[in-house]
Formats: sequence, C-alpha cells, structure tokens
Amino acid sequence: MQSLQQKASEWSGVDQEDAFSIDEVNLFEKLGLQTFINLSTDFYTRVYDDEEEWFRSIFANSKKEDAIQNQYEFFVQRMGGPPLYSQRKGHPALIGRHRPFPVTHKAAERWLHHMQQALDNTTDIDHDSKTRMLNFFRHTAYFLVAGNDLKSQSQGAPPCKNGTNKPAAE
Ligand code: HEM
Repeated sequence: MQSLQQKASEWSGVDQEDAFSIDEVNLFEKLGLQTFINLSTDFYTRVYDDEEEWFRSIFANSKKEDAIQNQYEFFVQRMGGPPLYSQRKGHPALIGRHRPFPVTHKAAERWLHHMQQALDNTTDIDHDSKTRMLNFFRHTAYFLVAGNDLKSQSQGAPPCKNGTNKPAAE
C-alpha cells in the first residue's frame, strides 16, 4: 500500500527531498510578511476571477478576504515564520480541511496554474525561493489529491488512475 506522501511524489513528479527543500532556508526571514500577503492576494484574485466557472465555484462559499488570510498565515507558519495560522485556527490538518472540496487532478493543475502566475507576478520572490515554493506547492497539491482519492474510495468510487508525472517546476 502506497503512503499518501508516495502517491504525492509519483503524481506530482516532485520527490520528497525537493518538496521539503523549503526547510533548508528560512523563506519567511528572506521574503518578509508583506511578500506572503501579496502572493496570496494575487493568487486568490486570480482564483475568484477565473474564467473557468467549475474551478471558481469550488471557492463560492468562502469569502475572498478570509481565504487570503488563511493561506498567507499558513504559508508564513510553514516557511519559518510565527505560527499565525495555528494561533487562530489550530492544527492545519490540510486533508481534513479540504474534505468538503473536489480536490481532483484537474483542480490541482488549475490551482497550480494560478499559483505559478501569482509567484511570477510577485516581484520580491527570487528564483531560488520560487523553485522551492513551487515544488512544495506541487507536492502538497497532489498530497491533497491523494487524500481526496481516499475519500472517494470510501464512498465507493473507483480510484483515480491519472498520474501526470510532470517534471518539477524550474
Ligand atoms: C489542489 C488544489 C486545491 C484546491 C481545489 C483547494 C481548495 C481550497 C478551498 C476551496 C479552500 C477554502 C478557502 C478558505 O476558506 O480558506 C481552501 C483552503 C485552504 N487551502 Fe486549499 N486547495 C488546494 C490546494 C492547496 C494547497 C497546495 C495548499 C498548501 C500548500 C492549500 C492550503 C490551504 C489552506 C491553508 C487553506 C485554509 C484552510 C482553513 O483554514 O479552513 N490548498 N483550499
């Protein structure tokens, strides 16, 4: 039986070492709080304006301002900063918190598409930090897809077979 981490590596094409290279540098100290706020604001502006209604609708029950704060506080905490997210909301428990949403391969690719553009548009993020963050995001997105798959199987649906195996982001 493959672990969720193994599935995440296989499906994302990002091995665990690359995914967790965010821990080799303190990205919060390097980039600062405002950069994380800018990144999440840019990301969610793209998500809420997405021309693809099926993707936009996944976020329909969340307020944009709350989604931005949830995301940047989690990123700050995970990338070496103060535990802003957990102080407010407790353990991140990402698989559990994504349980209400259809986190499919297709949704992961759309999420990553917007995040890639948001990273490119956030000028203060240097190339090395961007590569580390993208690998972490890509691996985590597919970790959530693997979690979503377990949920579908427990509801009697066949497991998702589509591994995209795209190479890690540059
Ligand atoms: C794979 C595709 C993904 C989809 C479709 C998705 C969807 C969502 C949705 C609909 C929400 C609720 C918005 C809110 O109220 O905060 C959410 C929250 C969140 N997502 Fe994702 N997400 C994805 C990937 C990711 C990834 C890769 C990460 C982390 C690297 C992440 C981290 C979070 C966090 C921290 C929250 C806030 C949870 C909470 O406090 O309730 N998500 N996501």
